[in-house]
Amino acid sequence: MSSPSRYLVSAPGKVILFGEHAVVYGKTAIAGSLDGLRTCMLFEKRDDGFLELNLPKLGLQHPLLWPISALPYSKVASVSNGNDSSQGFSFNEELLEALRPIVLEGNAGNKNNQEINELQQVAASVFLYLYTNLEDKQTSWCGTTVHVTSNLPVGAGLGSSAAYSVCLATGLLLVLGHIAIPDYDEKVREFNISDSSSPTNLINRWAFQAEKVIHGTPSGIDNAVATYGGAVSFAKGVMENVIGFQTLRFLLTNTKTPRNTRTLVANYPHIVEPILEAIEGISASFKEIINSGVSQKELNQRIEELIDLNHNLVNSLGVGHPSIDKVREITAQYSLHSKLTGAGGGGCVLTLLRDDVTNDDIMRIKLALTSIGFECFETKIGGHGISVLDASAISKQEFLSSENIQFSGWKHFN
Ligand SMILES: Nc1ncnc2c1ncn2[C@@H]1O[C@H](COP(=O)(O)OP(=O)(O)OP(=O)(O)O)[C@@H](O)[C@H]1O
Ligand SMILES: C[C@@](O)(CCO)CC(=O)[O-]
Repeated sequence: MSSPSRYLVSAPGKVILFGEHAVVYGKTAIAGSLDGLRTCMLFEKRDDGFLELNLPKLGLQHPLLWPISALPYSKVASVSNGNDSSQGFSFNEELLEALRPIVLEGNAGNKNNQEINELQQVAASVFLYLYTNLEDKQTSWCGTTVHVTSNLPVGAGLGSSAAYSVCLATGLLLVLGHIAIPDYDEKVREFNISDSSSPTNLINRWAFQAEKVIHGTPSGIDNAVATYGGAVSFAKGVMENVIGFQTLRFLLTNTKTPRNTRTLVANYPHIVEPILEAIEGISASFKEIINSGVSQKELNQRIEELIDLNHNLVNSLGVGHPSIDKVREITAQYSLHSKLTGAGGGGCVLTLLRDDVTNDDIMRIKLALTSIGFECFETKIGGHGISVLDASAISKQEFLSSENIQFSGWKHFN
C-alpha cells in the first residue's frame, strides 16, 4: 500500500492543576489535557527538495522556505545515541547553533525568512532541528509543506509550545518513515515509558527535544500531557494516570498580559526549597483526596483549599501578577477559588467551577472578566493526546477553513 501524501496531526493543550515550577526541580505535579483546545498540523508532500512552514498564528502571513540541502547534517551524528537519563536523548546545542543562520537564510532570492521576529525564529528552529535529526534518506517525500492551526492562546500557560512540538515531532516521524498511522480508533491508556519501540514514547522524546529548543530546561510535563492525553501525575519524567477529576469543570482565564516567568529559585535555592517541597505536598494531598471516596461537596471544598495554598506558594516564588490577582478577586466575589496555571507571571488563571455554581453566575463571571479585556474558556480535563489522520482526501483549503469542522477517523497510538 502506498503511503499517504498528506497527514493531519492534532495535539491538545494542557492545564497544570498543581505543581508548576516545582516540577522543573523534580517535584510532583498534576496536569491534564485540555478538552477542545488543540493545535493541528497538515503535512503535505513536496517533490522539489524544499521545506515550507506556515505560521499564521504567530502573525506570519507568508511561508518560510528552506532547501533541504542547506541543513547541517554533519552535526547530527551523535544525537540519537546520546543518553539523557530523564527522557532518552541528549540535546544537540551544536546543531541548534548551526541552524541559527540557516533559519534566516532560506533559499536564495527569498527575503521572507530574514524578516521574522524572535518567536517566529524559535518556531522555525524547532522545525529544522527536528527535521535535521529525523531525515531518513529512504523517505519517498522530497520535501514537505506544513500548515499550522490552533485554538490555543500562544504564550499564555496552556502548553501551546508543547502542542506545537508534539504535532511537529509526530508529523515528521510519519513523513520521514519512522512511524506509521496506527490502527486504533481509541487509545488504551497505559504508559510504558521504558518501551523504546513504542511510537508514542518516540513522539514524546522528540517533542521533549523540541521543547528544549523553545524553553531551555523544561520539566517534560507539558509534552507528556500533549502526547499521552488524559490526566497525569508527573515527576522526573515518570508518569502515572490520575483518574477521578475528569468530571470537574474549570474556567480558564487568559489575562493576555505579557509574561515574566522568571522565578526566585535560581537566586535563593535554599530559601525556596521548602516552598517547592510544600508544593509537592499539595500534589500528594490531591492524589490522596481524589481517591478517598469523599463526597463531591467535600472533594470540591478540599480542592479549593489546595488551589489557594498552591497559588500562594507559587506566588511567593515571584511569578504572580496584578492581572492574576484581578481574576482571583472577581471569581472570589462568587465564592470561587483560582490559581495561576503554567508558568504564570501573567498568562492564564484556573478556576474550579463547583457543581453548585449556576450557569447565570458563570455567565456573569465571564462577562466581568471579558469586559476588562480577558479571554475565558470553559473546559474539562482529559481527552485524547496525539491523534493522527490519513489526510490524502483533505485539501489544504478544507484544513485551513476547518476551525469548526470536525474531521472524522482520527487514529491513536497505543
Ligand atoms: N500555533 C503555533 N504556531 C507556531 N508556533 C507556536 C504555536 N504555538 C506555540 N508555538 C511556539 O511556542 C512558543 C510559545 O511557548 P510558551 O512556552 O511561551 O507558551 P505556552 O506553551 O503557551 O505556555 P506554557 O509553556 O507556560 O504552558 C511560541 O513562541 C512558538 O515558538
Ligand atoms: C513552569 C512549568 O512548570 C510549566 C509550564 O507549563 C515549566 C515546566 O514544567 O517545564
